Amino acid sequence: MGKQANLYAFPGVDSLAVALRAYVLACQEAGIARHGVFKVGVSGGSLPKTLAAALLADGDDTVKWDRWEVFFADERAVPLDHADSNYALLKAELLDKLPAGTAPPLVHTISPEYLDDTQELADQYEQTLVRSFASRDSVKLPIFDLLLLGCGPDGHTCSLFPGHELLRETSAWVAPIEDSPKPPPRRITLTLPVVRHSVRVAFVATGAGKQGIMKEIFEEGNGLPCALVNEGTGDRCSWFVDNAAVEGVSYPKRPFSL
Ligand SMILES: O=C1O[C@H](COP(=O)(O)O)[C@@H](O)[C@H](O)[C@H]1O
Repeated sequence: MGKQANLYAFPGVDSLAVALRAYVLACQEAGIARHGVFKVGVSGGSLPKTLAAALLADGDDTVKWDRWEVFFADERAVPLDHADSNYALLKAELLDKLPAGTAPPLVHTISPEYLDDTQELADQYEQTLVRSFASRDSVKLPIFDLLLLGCGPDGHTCSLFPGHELLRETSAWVAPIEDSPKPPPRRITLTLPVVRHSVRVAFVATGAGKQGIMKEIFEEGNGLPCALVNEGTGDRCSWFVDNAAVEGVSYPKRPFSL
């Protein structure tokens, strides 16, 4: 059997955050060593809060914010200051809380002028990736240094939902969705090939509410989007979870190490 996703379980969010910080900073250093910047994609949902707990903590190690290029793994087709915006959430939870005087990261938001047309919104965001990751003629797929993803209680990740036709997308980097089962219905998302091509993928899932879906993802797979990411990334994929989320899940939990 090929290499499998790493499952790291912690007693609570505090210990999870310590490990997540070490992991993100290792990815940051690898990205900077490779190309001078750290290209990271982030989800919305519960992730930004945990990420803030990890990255805003004091530490001897350094978050080099001015070397970060932040992208969105998915985004809702709403204005940037809307309550449903993943950017607004990341801003409120993390970006607005960076210590005073911090040189900020470069954050690539969607272009709000295309909100009426999700295909155009997705195409424009894809062009943002093309500009950042070099010309699409020479790069088959963008290669993120790290994607930080959430896992919905139905096994969705980004805005890739179970059984949705978008899971069969093979050519677009960014795709529109008009019928997201979770509101709001209109969104854009990185596609599965892009997610699977990332150097590293880290999922964060906490709370007993995720237990059922964690069992299904790790024991059966069932074609769930999160399971498809696991299958396509092997040990480049790491899950940071709390014990409550994986109680009763039959899958080897590894002690965390870099
Ligand atoms: O709608 C979304 O949900 C997922 C999962 O959210 P969570 O609250 O269960 O962590 C999130 O990863 C995605 O970015 C968001 O648009």
